[in-house]
Amino acid sequence: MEVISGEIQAFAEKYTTPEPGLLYRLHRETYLKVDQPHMLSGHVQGRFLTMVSQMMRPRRILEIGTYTGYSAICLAQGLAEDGHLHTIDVNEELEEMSGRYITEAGFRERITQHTGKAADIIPQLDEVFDLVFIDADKAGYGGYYDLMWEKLRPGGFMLADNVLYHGEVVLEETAQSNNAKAMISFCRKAVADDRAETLLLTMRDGVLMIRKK
Ligand SMILES: C[S@@+](CC[C@H](N)C(=O)[O-])C[C@H]1O[C@@H](n2cnc3c(N)ncnc32)[C@H](O)[C@@H]1O
Repeated sequence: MEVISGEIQAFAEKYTTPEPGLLYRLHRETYLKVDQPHMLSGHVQGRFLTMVSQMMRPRRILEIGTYTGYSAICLAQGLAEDGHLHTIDVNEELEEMSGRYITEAGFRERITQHTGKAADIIPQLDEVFDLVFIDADKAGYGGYYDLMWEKLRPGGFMLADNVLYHGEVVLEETAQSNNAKAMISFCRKAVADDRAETLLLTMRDGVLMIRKK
């Protein structure tokens, strides 16, 4: 089930700044060559990530789930002058392609790519983060929230992608996949946390914005 109708999506794209050429090519190459290309953030969500980053001007960003590098490049476009983005992915086969576009986008020195399981890599990151984008295995979101909480500065944000899980979150429980159930339990966890404020955006597949008070 599509959360947003095709017509509304086309309207949103029409009134959103066009996808930059490099990201358009990355988008195309992902659809031509890589498994599960629908995982890529895409035009509107990509511009949203850039705009959030430009509003915050973060010094440190963590992304969990690099895939082909699309969202990492979008987020890096708003980094502060001395800012740096860390991105993690378990799939080493994607490293060459994401790295090639990161270099072409001019972010080779400002984006560090980590290959491995996020749960193993996060504890090794000795940084205080302003912005975290969670976009990896759905069953892992709750654990990433806990692991990242102490590393997120007060007033910092976490954005979690796919929280509507293709609309499955509102189906009968028997019709929900395990990933949809994981998204529901993640949203419950965040909204029940009195250290946090949450906002669920019904953009694309749903993005939960979480602010650390
Ligand atoms: C939805 S895609 C990320 C899309 C990307 N953020 C974008 O918008 O273009 C999810 C990625 O998470 C990675 N992943 C899955 N489980 C992971 C784990 N335990 N640790 C790190 N990465 C993981 C997958 O290999 C996949 O590339």
